[in-house]
Amino acid sequence: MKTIHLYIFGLGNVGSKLIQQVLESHEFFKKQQHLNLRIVGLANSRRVYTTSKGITADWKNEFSKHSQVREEKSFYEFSEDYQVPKIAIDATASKELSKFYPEIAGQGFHIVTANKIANTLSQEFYDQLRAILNSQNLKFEYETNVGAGLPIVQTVRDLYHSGEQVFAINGVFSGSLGYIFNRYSQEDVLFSQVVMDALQNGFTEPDPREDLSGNDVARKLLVLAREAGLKLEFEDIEIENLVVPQLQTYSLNQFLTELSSLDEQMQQRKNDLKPNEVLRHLGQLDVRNQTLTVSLQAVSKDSPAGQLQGSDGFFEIYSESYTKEPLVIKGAGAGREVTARGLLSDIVKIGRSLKQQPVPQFCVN
Ligand SMILES: NC(=O)C1=CN([C@@H]2O[C@H](COP(=O)(O)OP(=O)(O)OC[C@H]3O[C@@H](n4cnc5c(N)ncnc54)[C@H](O)[C@@H]3O)[C@@H](O)[C@H]2O)C=CC1
Ligand SMILES: N[C@@H](CC=O)C(=O)O
Repeated sequence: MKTIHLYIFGLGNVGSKLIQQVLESHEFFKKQQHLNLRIVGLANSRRVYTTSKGITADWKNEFSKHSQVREEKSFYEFSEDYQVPKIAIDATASKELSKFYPEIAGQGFHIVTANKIANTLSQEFYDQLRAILNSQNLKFEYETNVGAGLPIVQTVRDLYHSGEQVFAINGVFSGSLGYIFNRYSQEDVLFSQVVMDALQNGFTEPDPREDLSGNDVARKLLVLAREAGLKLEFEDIEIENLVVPQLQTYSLNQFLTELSSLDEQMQQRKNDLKPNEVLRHLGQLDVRNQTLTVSLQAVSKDSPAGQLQGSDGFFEIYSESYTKEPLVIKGAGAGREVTARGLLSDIVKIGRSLKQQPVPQFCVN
C-alpha cells in the first residue's frame, strides 16, 4: 500500500468537491490501486488545518474548530515529520499562490493544480518551475487547466511528444462562457441574469470578469500553445474583452451590482444575429502562424459549436494525422464535479507513478 499525503489549498466549489470525492472513493483506491490517499492539510487564504490521521467527512467542523492562522511555512513544517510522498493541490485562482510553486516544489511536494496562472506567467517562470520539479524528480499535473475534466492537455502533449505536428486547435474553450452563451442565445433572458446563474452554480471563475474579459480562455490557449511547443507570452494573445471599461476596475461586489450595464451591448449583439445564427465564444490557436485569438462570434446553429448545450466545451485539434477531419473532444467544460474528478485523476496518476517506498510505521500513522 502506498500512503500519499494530500494538502489542499482552496476550499471553494472545486476544493470542497474534491475533498468529498477523495473521502468517498478512499476504500476504492485502497482496494483497486493500493493507494491510501490521506488528506492531511487544508488551507483557505487565511487559515490552515493539519492532521496526521487525515480529515473525516466532518472536515468543515474540524477546520472551524482546529484551524490556525496560516503562516508561510505551516504545511512545510508539518510535512517534515512524515517521510511519505506529498502532493500540494491548488484549487484556488490565486496568482500569489502560483508564484510560490517553485518554493513548494523546493520543499518536495508534487503539484496538482486547477489554477491556470502558474502555467501562464512568463515563459521564464514556466521553464524555471519545470527545471526545479525535474531536478527533484517531482510531478506536476494540470489537466483541469483546459476543459475541466476533459482530456485535452494530455492529448495535445501526447501528440507533440510522439513527434506529431499540431497545426491548430479551435473551439469553445470556456465551459463558463459556453453555459452563458448557450443559454443567452436560446432563452429570452437578460445577459446579467445568466451570468449570475452561472456564478451561483459554480460554472464561472470566482470573479466572472476573468471569463468575460476573455483572459481565462486566453490562458487556456497559452497552456495548450506551450504544450504544443510554442514559446509565447500572454501579451501575444489577441483578446476581445466583453467587460465595458468602466466595470473593469470595480471591486467584485461593485461589478456584480452593476452587472446589468452589460445587458444593452449584449442585447445588441443578439439583435444583430441572422435567424439561423447563435452567439458562441471561440478560441483559435494557429500553431503554424503562432497566433492566438479569443472572440465572441455569430455562428450557424447547425455548426458543431452552434449545437453545443449546457456548459459543454468543444475542441477541434488539427495535426499531421488529423488534417481534414479534426480530432474532436467535447463535453462538460466547467463545473465543480467534473473539475474535482479531473484533479483526482491527476492525483491518482501521480500516486500510481510513484515507487513503493518502505516507510517506518510511525511515519505513516
Ligand atoms: N469551477 C470550474 O468549473 C472550474 C474551475 N477551475 C479552476 O479551479 C480553481 C477554483 O475554482 P472554484 O473552486 O470554482 O473557485 P472558488 O472561488 O469557489 O474557490 C476558490 C477558493 O480559494 C480560496 N483562496 C483564494 N486564495 C487562496 C490562497 N492563497 N490559499 C488558499 N485558498 C485561497 C478562496 O477563498 C475560495 O474559497 C480556479 O483556478 C478555476 O479556474 C478549473 C476548471 C473548471
Ligand atoms: N472559467 C472556466 C472554468 C474553469 O476553468 C471555464 O470557462 O472553463
